[in-house]
Amino acid sequence: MSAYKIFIVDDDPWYSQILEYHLSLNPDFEVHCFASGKECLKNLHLNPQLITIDYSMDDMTGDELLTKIKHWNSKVPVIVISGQEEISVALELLKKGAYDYLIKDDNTKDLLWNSVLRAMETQSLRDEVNQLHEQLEHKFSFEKTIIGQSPAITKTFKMMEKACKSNINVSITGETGTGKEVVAKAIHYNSDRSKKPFVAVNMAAIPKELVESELFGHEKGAFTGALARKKGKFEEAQGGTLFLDEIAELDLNLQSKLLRVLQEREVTRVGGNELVKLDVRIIVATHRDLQKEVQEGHFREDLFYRVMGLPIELPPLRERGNDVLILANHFIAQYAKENKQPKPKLDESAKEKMLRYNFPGNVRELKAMIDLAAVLCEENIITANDINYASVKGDQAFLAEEKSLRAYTCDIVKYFLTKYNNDVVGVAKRLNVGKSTIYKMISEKEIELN
Ligand SMILES: Nc1ncnc2c1ncn2[C@@H]1O[C@H](COP(=O)(O)OP(=O)(O)OP(=O)(O)O)[C@@H](O)[C@H]1O
Repeated sequence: MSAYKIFIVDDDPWYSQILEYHLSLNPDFEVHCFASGKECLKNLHLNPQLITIDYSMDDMTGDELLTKIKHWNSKVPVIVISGQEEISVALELLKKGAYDYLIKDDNTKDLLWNSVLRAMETQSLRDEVNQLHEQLEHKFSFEKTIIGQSPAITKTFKMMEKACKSNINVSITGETGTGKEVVAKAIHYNSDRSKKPFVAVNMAAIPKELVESELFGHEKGAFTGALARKKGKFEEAQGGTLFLDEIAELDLNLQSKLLRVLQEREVTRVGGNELVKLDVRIIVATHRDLQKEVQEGHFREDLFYRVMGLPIELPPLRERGNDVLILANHFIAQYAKENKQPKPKLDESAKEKMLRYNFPGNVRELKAMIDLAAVLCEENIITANDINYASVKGDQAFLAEEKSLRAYTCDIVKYFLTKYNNDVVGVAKRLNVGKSTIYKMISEKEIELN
C-alpha cells in the first residue's frame, strides 16, 4: 500500500510540528507541512489525500482556503482546526464541505488522529463502492460488444438486462445477420452462468439424421459409425447455456424429443438408458415468425410455449437509423487493427449511399461491405464507388437503395447515355422524353457524363 498523503496547513510552526510528529507515528502516513494557504495551493499537484487547515491564517481565511481546495477536488477531506469554538462558523464550514471541525486544545491531536482514520475508512469505502459500480456497469454494458445507439437497439438492451438477471429461457427473433448469436452470447457472459460453457448449435447446419445424436449424445455402437460414446450438446452445456439457432428448422419428430428433454430436465443418450440430469439454460433463435409456424402446423405449440420464455426481437439494420454509420466505423476500426493499417475514412458520398441502402443481409452484410470497401479504397478514403451491394441481385439491387423517383430516372438516363456514347438526341428518342429534359439533368449536374 502506498503512503496516505496528509497536508498540514498552519502558520504556527510549533503547532504544525506537534501535529506532524503525532501523525507521523503512523508509518502509513506521509505528512507535509505548509505555513500558508498559498503554499498549500501551490503544492496540490502532490495530490494530498487529506488536508488539515488552520482557520485563521494571515494570508487566507480557513473559509477561503477550504473553498479553493474543494474547487480543486471536492472529494478530498478537509479538517478545519480553529482556535475558538464558534458553533455558527463550524456549521458554515461543514455546510461548505469541511469533513470535520476541531478546536485547538489538549485533545486536538487525539481527535485529529481519530478523524483522519475515519476519513480514510470513508474514502476506502467510497472507492470500493465506485469500483463495484464500475464492475456492475461493465457487467451490464452490452455497448462494447453490441454496437448501436438507436432507440430500436436500446430497447433490446433493456430486455437483455432482464434476461441476464434471471434464468428464464430466451427466444430471439430477427432477420438473418441482425446479431442473434451475438445477443445470445452477451446474455450468457453477463449472467451467473458466465463461467460455464456457452454451446451453440445451428439446427439448419446439421444433417437431419444426425441432429438427435448431436443434441443428446450417443452410446458406443448406437448406430453404424458410433465408434465411441459421445456427449451431446446438452451435456456439453451443463451448468451453462445452450444456444439453439434456427430452431424452426427442427423437424416435428425431433421437436417432440426436445420437448421431453426440456420438460424432464434430463437426457438419455441415443442407444443408452442412463438418465443424465441437466442444468442448462436454453436460448433459441429463429429468423421465422414462430407463432406463424405454429399456426401453420410446422412447430409444436407446446414446444413453442416451452422455449418462448423472454422474447427478444432484434430490429433489422434498416430500422436502426444512424447505427449504420456507427457500426461502419466500428468495422473500419476492426479492419484497420486486424490488418495493421491506418484507419480509412468514410467520405460523405459513401455515408449517404449506405444510409440509403436497406441492407437485406443486415449487420453481417454491412461488415462484408466495409471489409471490401477498405480493400478497394484509394488514399485511405472510402467513397460511394467503394461501397458495393454484394447480397442483392437484379431488380432487388436496383430497388435496394430506395432512391427518389427522380434519382431513379437520372440513373436510367445515365445508363442509356453511357450505352449510346452520350448521344443525347438518340437517347431522348428511345426513352420518349424531350432532349431538353436530358440537357437540363446534365447542366444541373444530376447526371455526369463519362
Ligand atoms: N450490434 C452489433 N455490433 C457489432 N457486431 C455485430 C452486431 N450485430 C451483429 N454483429 C456482427 O454481425 C455478424 C452477424 O451476427 P450474428 O451471427 O449474431 O447474426 P445472426 O442474427 O445470428 O445471423 P443468422 O440468423 O444468419 O444466424 C457477426 O459477425 C457479428 O459479430
